[in-house]
Amino acid sequence: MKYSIYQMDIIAGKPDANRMKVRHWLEAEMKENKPDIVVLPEMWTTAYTLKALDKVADRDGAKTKSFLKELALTFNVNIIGGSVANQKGGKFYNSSFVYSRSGELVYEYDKIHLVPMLNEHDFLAGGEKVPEVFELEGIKMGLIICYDLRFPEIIRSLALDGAQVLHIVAEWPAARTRHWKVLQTARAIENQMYVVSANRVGEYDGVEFAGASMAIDPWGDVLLEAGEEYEETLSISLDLEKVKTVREEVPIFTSRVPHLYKKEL
Ligand SMILES: NC(=O)CCC(=O)C(=O)O
Repeated sequence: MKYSIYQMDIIAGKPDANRMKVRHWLEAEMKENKPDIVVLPEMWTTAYTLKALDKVADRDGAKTKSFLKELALTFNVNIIGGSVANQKGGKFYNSSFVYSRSGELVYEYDKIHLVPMLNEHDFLAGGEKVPEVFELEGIKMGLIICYDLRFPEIIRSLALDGAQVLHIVAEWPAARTRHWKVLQTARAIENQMYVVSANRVGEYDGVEFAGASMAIDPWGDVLLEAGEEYEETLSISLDLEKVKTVREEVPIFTSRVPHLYKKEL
């Protein structure tokens, strides 16, 4: 499973221009690296232009879904579609869509945890469904959106349901770069799974973003880490056997004593 991870600088409030950017990036990637799967960052069509959601958000994900489906089919590639601002039922959500290379929408998810530091509560509604495991190419995987990374419960639940790879799509600010790096590594180690993340770079409305998109293995070794300032593509193949060998070497999943843990954990 060969990945291309797009650490993108997003043009604020310009969905058409960002779709064009992603198309050009993918065309180039298909020539250079020929990935099986690509990963985009959070809110990649608009950035955090929350005050303009009426104008820039998708309606029921329609534009993003048709765009990602068309890309998946044209380039024969699986797509972890980052996330976009999405209006449904009179509310705005931060929604993610995953497409298989056959053009099937295999998973969709609304970000649960809204970020006080970015005023998401004033503009967005939180998703009501915990992330679930989905499959691409027979591999069980999960997806969370940015701030969700701070809530280990939902990631443990994905691991218990068999996820071998966790994708994180993000617009994580540079003010908390250390948290971004340490928490990703911790989630990889404690759940013995691969962590693959796409963060944005650049700035919007006075907030600098951290970059440092990553691929971390189930032992917690950082296989690849992007820089913190510029657009970049990370290209990597994951050896899924490693999940098995790490889980055999340090068998945390058989050592757990769930009846002693609080029910809500
Ligand atoms: N876009 C985000 O969810 C940012 C999360 C963040 O700033 C943090 O957890 O710190």
